Amino acid sequence: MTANAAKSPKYDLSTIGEGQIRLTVGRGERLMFTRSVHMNPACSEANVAGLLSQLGRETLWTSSLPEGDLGDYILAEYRSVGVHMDTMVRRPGGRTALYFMEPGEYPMPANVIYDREWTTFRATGIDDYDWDEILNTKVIFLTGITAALTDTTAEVVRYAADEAVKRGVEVILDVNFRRKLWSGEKAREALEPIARQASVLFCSIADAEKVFGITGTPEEVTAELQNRFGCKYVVSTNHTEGPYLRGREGFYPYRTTPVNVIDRPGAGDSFVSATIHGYLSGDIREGVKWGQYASKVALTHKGDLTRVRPGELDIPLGTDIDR
Ligand SMILES: O=C(O)C(=O)C[C@H](O)[C@H](O)COP(=O)(O)O
Repeated sequence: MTANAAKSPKYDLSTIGEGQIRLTVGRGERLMFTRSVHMNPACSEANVAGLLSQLGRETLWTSSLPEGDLGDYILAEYRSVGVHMDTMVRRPGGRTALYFMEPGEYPMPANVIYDREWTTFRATGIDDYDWDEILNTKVIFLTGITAALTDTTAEVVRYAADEAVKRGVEVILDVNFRRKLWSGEKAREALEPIARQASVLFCSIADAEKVFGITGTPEEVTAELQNRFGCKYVVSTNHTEGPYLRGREGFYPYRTTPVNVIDRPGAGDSFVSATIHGYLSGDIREGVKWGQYASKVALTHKGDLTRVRPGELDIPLGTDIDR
């Protein structure tokens, strides 16, 4: 190696987002009258890092959490699957974000109630984070959830994307629109500039309409997203149909089959995570298949983080997972 050979980045993927605790009522129970809840750690971005780490990638998750048991509870979950946390901010005060969930069963819809005001994460801004370490990565993964929380967290996401581009780090954006956190209009304002910087954009067909006002067939919607933002790839889902991949080389629809849902949260993140694994391996078309498989695995066990044994998702390239 020559003295000035370029050093490869420390992480494959780095991400930033609010660690939370999910409190889920039992099947058939209403939150208003329940006497017990099931607790598990949660965070969209950490879920993505957590599965990637189980797939053998080096990942870094940054958040800001209060000192004490609740923050430790969240960190222990993601640390247990090998996510690096060297840039984690801990503060003596502030709240831990919570979300309550009634899982719902047809015809009752699932219901999520966020309790994430006044949290430590919301009070943390650009200057509190170690950007040299955070951006020592091949890709930075950002989501609309973090941008939705406050103007300050939106600034953090914007800064992460701008700095990444300046330093030659790829940006991957998951729109992940949460109507309980912000409006489509605000989401569009905050996310459009980041989508323009993204090499891979994850945006469901529903979110394309709610956030960017784009409608049509999946082929048309993904084409419009790609034309508008110039991303290398657009990856889209449409409830139980799809997924769809749009690259400069073409449009690829995938076929999917239903699974028995045990616990829904985290399935989207697993899809994104395993798709990114494919992208980082140089084959996003296979990655989408891995994503489909990972999200099925996610749906069939409890918890926001998808846990797999080593090798369980090691599907050889070219395998038809829907066989
Ligand atoms: O909603 C939020 O703010 C969270 O970060 C909590 C959850 O861990 C993810 O939302 C799960 O996301 P899906 O994989 O799309 O089900």
